[in-house]
Amino acid sequence: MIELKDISKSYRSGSVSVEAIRNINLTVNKGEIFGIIGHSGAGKSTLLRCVNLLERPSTGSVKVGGEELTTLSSSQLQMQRRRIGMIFQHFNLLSLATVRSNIAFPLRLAKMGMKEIDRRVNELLKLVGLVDHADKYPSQLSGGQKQRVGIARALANNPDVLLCDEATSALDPQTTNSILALLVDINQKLGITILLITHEMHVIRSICDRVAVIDKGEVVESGEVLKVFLKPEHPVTIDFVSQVADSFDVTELIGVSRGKLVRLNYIGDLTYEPILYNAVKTTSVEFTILQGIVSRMKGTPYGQLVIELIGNEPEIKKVIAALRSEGLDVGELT
Ligand SMILES: Nc1ncnc2c1ncn2[C@@H]1O[C@H](COP(=O)(O)OP(=O)(O)OP(=O)(O)O)[C@@H](O)[C@H]1O
Repeated sequence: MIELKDISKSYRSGSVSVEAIRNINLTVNKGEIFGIIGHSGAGKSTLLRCVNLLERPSTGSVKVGGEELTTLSSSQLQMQRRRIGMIFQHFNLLSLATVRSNIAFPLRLAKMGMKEIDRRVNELLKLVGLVDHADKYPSQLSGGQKQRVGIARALANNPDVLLCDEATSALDPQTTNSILALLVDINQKLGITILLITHEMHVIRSICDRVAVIDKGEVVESGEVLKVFLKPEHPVTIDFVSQVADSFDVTELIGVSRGKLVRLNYIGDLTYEPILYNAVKTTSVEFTILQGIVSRMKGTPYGQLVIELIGNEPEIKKVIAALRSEGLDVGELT
């Protein structure tokens, strides 16, 4: 649905040129929720704004739904942009217009008839849960309600893609979760592809299918969220994963363990299988669980255990081989 090829963007600041993003290649599949995470100044907003050409990349190609956007005339681009909705951290609502008029705004721009606009706005109010607030002004709404207006407005023209620019960063944790749930609902009900940027791993973990980590204008790591979460490789990714409370720091354990420390990653149905028991039962190896989590991410079960294997070396090797042969990802920490 979105294909970015070799995108770079430089800004001129007086005589100095700042390269905000460099050689970015990114593909977002239809129906996917894709997250881009990075620290402040990493280039997230620039990258997101390149997708609908609010920023025009200095070099590279931007395809949305198979259509190359960088070569379109301004009127063609305007048409294509109707297929790409966008929501913002600070909502960007018209303060002098009611909720209803804010949502109707893009429909009026698209020259839809009054009756049809009314019908569509009512449908959108229902979708985002704002039926009772239709005639209020933005100043009379909470942050979460304002973002719901932003979402309804972004969906008005039935876009294929929704771009989310730090959409929950101005909201408290509970409201953040309700907006994230709404985004998942929209993704599932309407099949809209969502591309979001954030600096919070919680957002990625809660709703994204895949993630790209961006640092100093470059993608440094990308993949399925569960895999990146369980086995982050780049230091920036490790830093983000450690933001989430149940991530592990094993450095202290390494100093005090008596046996061999290993980290086991389970993904999918394996999580509920007695693999560890089966691997040790015919040996004299004992194990203790030092850290662990068994949970679900977007409906997929996963587990991560740090265990200590106590026994003789050949038998420990045998246990590790048995765990691997059952499909577990085994990291040898000592
Ligand atoms: N219009 C501009 N003119 C000059 N430099 C810019 C402009 N916009 C962004 N930059 C620079 O480009 C780099 C990337 O900025 P960008 O806003 O894309 O990062 P970000 O990851 O979205 O950061 P934040 O999370 O703080 O918004 C920064 O060094 C920023 O100073």
